[in-house]
Order: sequence, then C-alpha cells, then structure tokens
Amino acid sequence: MTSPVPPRPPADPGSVPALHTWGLFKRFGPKTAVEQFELVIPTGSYFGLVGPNGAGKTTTLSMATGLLQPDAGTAFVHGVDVWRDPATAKRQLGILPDGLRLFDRLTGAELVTYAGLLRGMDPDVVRRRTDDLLDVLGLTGDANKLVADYSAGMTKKIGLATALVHAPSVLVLDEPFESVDPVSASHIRAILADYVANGGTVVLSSHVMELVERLCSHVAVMTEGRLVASGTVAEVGGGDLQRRFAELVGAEEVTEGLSWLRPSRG
Ligand SMILES: Nc1ncnc2c1ncn2[C@@H]1O[C@H](COP(=O)(O)OP(=O)(O)OP(=O)(O)O)[C@@H](O)[C@H]1O
Repeated sequence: MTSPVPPRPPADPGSVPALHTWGLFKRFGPKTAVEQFELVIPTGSYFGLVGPNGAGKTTTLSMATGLLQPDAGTAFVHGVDVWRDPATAKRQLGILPDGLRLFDRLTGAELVTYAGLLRGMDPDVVRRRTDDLLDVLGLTGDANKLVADYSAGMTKKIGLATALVHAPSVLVLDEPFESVDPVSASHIRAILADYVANGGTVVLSSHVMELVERLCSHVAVMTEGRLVASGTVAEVGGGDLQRRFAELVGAEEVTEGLSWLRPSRG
C-alpha cells in the first residue's frame, strides 16, 4: 500500500540542511496523512510549517524527528538519517511534540532534570540549566508542583524546557505558542530569536499566519498531506501570507450555510 519512494537525493556539496525529509509517506487505515513529502530546512533558518487542520503537519514532524515510523521515506538531521541512526540524530534535536504526554507525576523541576540526565548530561549542568529555564519561562514559583496539576500553557512551557535543556542544534516545535499567555509567549519568542541569531534552527508548526510572517524567515504550506509551497516568507507570501495561504489551500467563505445561527433572523 505504500507509495514508491524516489531514489535518495544527491548529497549537496554545499551546506547540509538542518532537516531534510525525503519521500515521507504515512497512511492511517484508508486515510493518506502524508504523501511524498520533501522538505528542505536550511541550517540557521526560522521555519514555519503551516496548513489547515488535518493537513499532516504533526504527522510530518513526528516522522521527521523519529517519533512516528513512516510507511516509506526518511528524514536527515544535519545529514544523519533519523531512522537509521536515531541516537546520533536525536542528540541534535529538541522536540516539543503535539499533545505532549509527559511524566506528569514528576514536578516541573524534576521533569526537566530527568530530561537532562536522560541525555547523559552532567548533573550540575542540568541543575543550573533547569533553574535558568524555569526562571525565563516564569515557572520558578511552580517548580515543585506536579506537572499533572499544571495548566495547558504551563505544560507547554515545561515541555519546551525539556526540549531545550540539552542545547540542541535543531528545535522542532509543534504549536509552541498555543495556550501560552502573552507575556510567556514574548519570552519564548525572545529565546527562539536569540537561538536562531546564534546559529540554531527552529522549525515550528502554526495556524497563525501573522505570527509566522512576523517570526519566520522561511515557510512551507501543506494541505491534504502534500507540500504546496516552500521558500522564504517573502517568496511564498509575497507580502500577504494569509491571502496566499487561503489561495493555496482553497479556503472559501462558509458562513452562508449557517444562516440559522444569526440572531437577527426573524
Ligand atoms: N494516530 C492516528 N490515527 C488515525 N488517523 C490519524 C492519526 N494521526 C493523524 N491522523 C490523521 O492524519 C491526518 C493528518 O493529521 P495531522 O495531525 O498530521 O494534521 P495537522 O496538520 O497536524 O492538523 P492540526 O492542525 O489539526 O493539528 C488527519 O486526517 C488525521 O485525522
């Protein structure tokens, strides 16, 4: 049932992308979630992956980061095949998955510490970084609270802390600003901007075009499991990413069908 995968792309003698997916394919029962998806994410870019609900963003990012086995295809992190050499690839990755399932019987501080120790880091370094991360993310006061008792936004932030503690070179963040309050969102934006300014690569998925247009250097648009545009934000959006997005994914006005919902209707 899998789609044929084209031969591997020739190695680019120039710069190796931070993340390169190749021929990714995934079905869930009769539903093809992602099909023949090639995505090249340049090192040092701030990359937005956008698409309507169900477009396949989470499935793509999960396969690209070793969280979900593709039916076909693979992904490379700085040239390392995620599915052939997962240990090496994952050392370079910091991941904030969608619908994050955390060990929520740990406190926030314990969870970040655990993530660092699991990566084989020195305990003193882990302790210092945990304190730093909880501080910048506004979680110091809740450091000793169980993650099970965190709000949705706090859970998102502690998940981000676990993704950052080992100082990865590529950050893959599924909806990092969802449920996060404006002050924390501005802190996260500052952390990510500084990270990219210093050579890191950020890949984030989002539904918010205005946010992607403002933050990202590059963007890819996907719909129905396929990539329909990819490039710099200026190339893809042409100055109005929201309008371009609607054109690419075929969005239409739908309120006519809900005329019964209008209170003014006699
Ligand atoms: N575990 C699963 N089992 C069955 N179908 C799935 C599963 N995960 C995803 N799908 C289906 O695959 C398609 C792509 O889903 P995916 O979560 O990747 O989309 P998305 O672009 O991240 O959507 P959203 O913006 O709503 O989060 C959808 O049709 C979804 O119903």
